[in-house]
Amino acid sequence: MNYYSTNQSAPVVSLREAVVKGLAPDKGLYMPESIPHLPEVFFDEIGRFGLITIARTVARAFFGEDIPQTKLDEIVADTLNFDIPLVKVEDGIYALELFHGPTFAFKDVGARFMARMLSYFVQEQRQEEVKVLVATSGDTGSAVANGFLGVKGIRVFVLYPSGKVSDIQEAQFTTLGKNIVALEIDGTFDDCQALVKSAFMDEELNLQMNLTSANSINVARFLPQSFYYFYAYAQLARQGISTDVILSVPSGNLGNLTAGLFAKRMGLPVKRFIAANNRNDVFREYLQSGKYTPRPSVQTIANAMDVGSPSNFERILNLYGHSHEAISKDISGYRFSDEEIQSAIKGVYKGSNYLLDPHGACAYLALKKGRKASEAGIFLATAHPAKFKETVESCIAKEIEIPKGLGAFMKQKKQSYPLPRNFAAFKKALINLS
Ligand SMILES: N[C@@H](CCOP(=O)(O)O)C(=O)O
Repeated sequence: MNYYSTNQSAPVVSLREAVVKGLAPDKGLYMPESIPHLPEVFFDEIGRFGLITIARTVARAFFGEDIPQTKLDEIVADTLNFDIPLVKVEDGIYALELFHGPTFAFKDVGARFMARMLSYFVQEQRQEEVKVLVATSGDTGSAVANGFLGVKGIRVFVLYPSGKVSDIQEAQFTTLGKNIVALEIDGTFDDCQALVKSAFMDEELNLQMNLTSANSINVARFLPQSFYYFYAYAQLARQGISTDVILSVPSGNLGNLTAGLFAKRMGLPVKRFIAANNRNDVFREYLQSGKYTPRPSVQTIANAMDVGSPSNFERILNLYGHSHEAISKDISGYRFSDEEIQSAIKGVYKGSNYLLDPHGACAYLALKKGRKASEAGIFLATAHPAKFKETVESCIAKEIEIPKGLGAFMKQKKQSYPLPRNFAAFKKALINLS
């Protein structure tokens, strides 16, 4: 399978090159030249399959021509050493719990898969050290840092907006040491993402080092996120639920939603998607008006979605041939304030004894608003509520338990390098810390 750039002004590349480069030289995002359609029989039987079987089927369809099957199967099984259960919250409403991995957020799936795939390519080519740059508004940083921790031939630089991620999220990527370096930027997530993108375009840096991205910019990060959409559907099928299925996705950089749209193109019988936005709602605005106006993000309690210029918007446009009509037929969008998110956490805990994190709460609200009574609605519970301990506790007026694996991060010493949101300073730091 070859990959082309969404900007259409860069050469088509192999999977290896798309993964190792991250971003295309014309600043576009790589897209697979075709989207494989899975056979009908796979969907007829899907209720019988487990997560690994489903993920292997999807992975083989995309990456099977480029990676030996035994290696690919091993990557999938190593990545998914945790479950992704579908839990009923209310009649017709289900949570897909994506937070049972090592860093307690959905990013574990893509980050662990990409770490293994990149390390395969680096070792296969006996390539020099690859520097992985990753901008985070909270969850990506921890998943990528933990996914790549100690991986030979790879050094990770995590850029995060100072003071705008939760204490636990910050501890997850600033305490690891080894091949993980945390850069604390005086700015927003969008500033961090812009610095990363500028690094890919800087000739001098690219002559000195091999740079790639571990954000959902990278095909090896975002495509594996489609695995769990199939698995969610499989779990409904297993329960004999055969009504129309709709999915509500907390939306920030739009990688997660794009992965779901890919799953639909591969044949997953999902009727439509809902994009849940917090106050950073440039995508919802686009869905409603056809006008896309990226702007600086504002801080909210669902901080991983604090994105003002979502990278994967380009992929969505590309997937639908730039037709606003086609996009808004498949996706509707809603926006919620911090107060609405807080009251959903409180209300669902009281009414259903189910604890939501702020991102899941936003997607739950969007589902409540957009679901028809005849539809089965799944919302993506993207992070463990304990990652937002103070926020969640203040909503339910009760202390919550921190899972052991999460608490462990808080005991280590933070080490980060504070930097202004300035490319020259970032470039200097990258060279000095390499
Ligand atoms: N929500 C993200 C922002 C980056 O998104 P990504 O999917 O492109 O890595 C975060 O938690 O950091």
